[in-house]
Amino acid sequence: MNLSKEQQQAISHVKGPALVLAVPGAGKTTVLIHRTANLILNEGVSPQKILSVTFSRASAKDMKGRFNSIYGDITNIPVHFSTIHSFSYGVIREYAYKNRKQYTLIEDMNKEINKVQILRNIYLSINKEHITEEKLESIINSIGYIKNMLIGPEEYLSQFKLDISNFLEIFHTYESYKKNNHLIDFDDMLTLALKILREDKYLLEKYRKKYEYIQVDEGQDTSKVQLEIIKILAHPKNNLFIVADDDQSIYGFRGAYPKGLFEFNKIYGNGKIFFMEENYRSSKNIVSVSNKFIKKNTLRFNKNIFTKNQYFEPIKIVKVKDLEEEYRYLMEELININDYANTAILYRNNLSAIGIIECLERNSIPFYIKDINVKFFDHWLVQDIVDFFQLANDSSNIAIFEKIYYKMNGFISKKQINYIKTLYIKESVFDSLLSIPGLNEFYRKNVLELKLNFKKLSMMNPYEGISFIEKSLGYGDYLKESHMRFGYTMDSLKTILNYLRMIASNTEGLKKFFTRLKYLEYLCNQSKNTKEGITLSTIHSAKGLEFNRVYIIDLIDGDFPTSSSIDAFKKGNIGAMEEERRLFYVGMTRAKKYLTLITYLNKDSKKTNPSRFLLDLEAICN
Ligand SMILES: Nc1ncnc2c1ncn2[C@@H]1O[C@H](COP(=O)(O)OP(=O)(O)OP(=O)(O)O)[C@@H](O)[C@H]1O
Repeated sequence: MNLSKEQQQAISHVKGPALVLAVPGAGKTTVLIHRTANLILNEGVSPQKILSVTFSRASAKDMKGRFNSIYGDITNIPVHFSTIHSFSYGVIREYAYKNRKQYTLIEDMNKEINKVQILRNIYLSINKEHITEEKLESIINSIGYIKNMLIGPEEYLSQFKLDISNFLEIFHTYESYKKNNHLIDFDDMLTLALKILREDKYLLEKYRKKYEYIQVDEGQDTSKVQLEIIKILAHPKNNLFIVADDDQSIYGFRGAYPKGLFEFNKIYGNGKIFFMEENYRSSKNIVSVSNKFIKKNTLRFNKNIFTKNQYFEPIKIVKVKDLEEEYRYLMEELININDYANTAILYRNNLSAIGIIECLERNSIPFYIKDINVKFFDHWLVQDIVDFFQLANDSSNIAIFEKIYYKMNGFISKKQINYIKTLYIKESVFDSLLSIPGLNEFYRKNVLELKLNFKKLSMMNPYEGISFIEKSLGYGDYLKESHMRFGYTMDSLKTILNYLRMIASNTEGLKKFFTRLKYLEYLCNQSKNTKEGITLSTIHSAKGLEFNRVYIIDLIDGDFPTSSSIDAFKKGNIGAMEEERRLFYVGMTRAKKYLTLITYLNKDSKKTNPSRFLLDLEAICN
């Protein structure tokens, strides 16, 4: 590889602060690897003196792998790339040992005391209801933001509209609980490490001596607390080397603070800024269109991405009738491709993986899922549908009936359930209900109708059955009434139902349907071991990766950009919309040669609007 003049200049930078501002595919990772080697091999710096901070454990591993593949044969340098969290944890452990304190990490979900469980309990005790997955995620992100931005919860609430009742109380209860029990989570690792470094002069000096050179990858997604840790550690020599692309900052919701980069000159007056604007990854078409696309953002360093790579296939924008056609289109494309390992299907929302997995498996196309936390198979809605079918199959199953009786037509009360539980009769729960003394005509009619409907359901195939549960058994009405309470939009619940229907449409009989669900769940969990498959990933998790061929799917306005960013934009708040555009840009710039962007025009028999980003791209391309 012939390194460019700009790359070489950055690589040869040794002492003092430097910021490398680069475009996607400019070789930021490449530069970090070569600079590390330059420091060690040419400048005589001991590898132990270099702290290289990466964004995630995966990128630390990737970076180490890339370093070894270039320099591993030449020398046995024990280079160390770590995340800022693992560095911070090291500081905390040392401090704890020195001061005979103990901090227990609560991020391990398999342990009895873990962050999620603690938050669930606190939410339940304060709000007297169980928390939904969405709300839980929202609380976790909000706490993360507060800690990463070094602000208080009150300030957070004054900046953001948060749909969580009693958030302040939840926040403070969580903090006290951790404090009283000497527990910390990932966010505390950072705030606590900063506090220790600020207060313990001995440890600070020790770490300053230990790491004379600090390198930071993905600087755009570094949060305020992380920047402070790095700042205090690097002082006063400030041998600090940050590589970043502010246009790829996509973790604002979690407290990423790209503005910190804009303050680089203010903090480090003698700092050097290197620009790397040449893209080595993508075809000329992809580079020039992406460049025009991102220029619509206003909160950015102005950079001009260019490439010497050849023109290749134009970017394809595909508009199909509906989701089914999107899958048909994709499968027809993929079936003719042989380099699966160099192909990726990217999406905005985790849930998009479900339909694709179903199709890929049916077509025997191997795949690898980057994000394994697809919250579908254990979603309560999926469980409800399974319960309805199980009750239809065995109408004497009172335990299941008790789980879902209030999610269907019939006005059955808890009191009635309690009564029939005392009967100990192994007969249909509906017959038991009918035997309640004094049951009036209205209830009798309702129960008889339910009994009949469950009988009908027991004779249906799963595909018909799902719609029957939704429409004739009243489950759809239940969802309409309760979705807000559970923190879901009706649209997202319908999406889950549609994926279930899609899986059901390919299976005959209930048993096969259940087996299919279990099998797909198993495949999702196993797919991380697939080496030669197509990569399925959210765009967030595809950061830093590259593929010959990229498909970005489900490009619907309201999904991507999200409806909340659209609402904020309408009210004049452009931040969230600009982050969505950056995310789209990250997705586009993963492609080397082929980039296909797909939208569909109908969803649940309603018209959809293609993502506004596609309209921008059409205007750019024409
Ligand atoms: N001077 C060069 N000549 C040829 N190829 C290069 C050069 N520099 C980097 N590359 C290649 O360009 C691609 C992108 O490099 P790299 O992944 O380091 O970029 P990046 O800036 O980290 O990208 P991104 O921020 O988009 O993830 C890689 O395939 C890399 O091997």
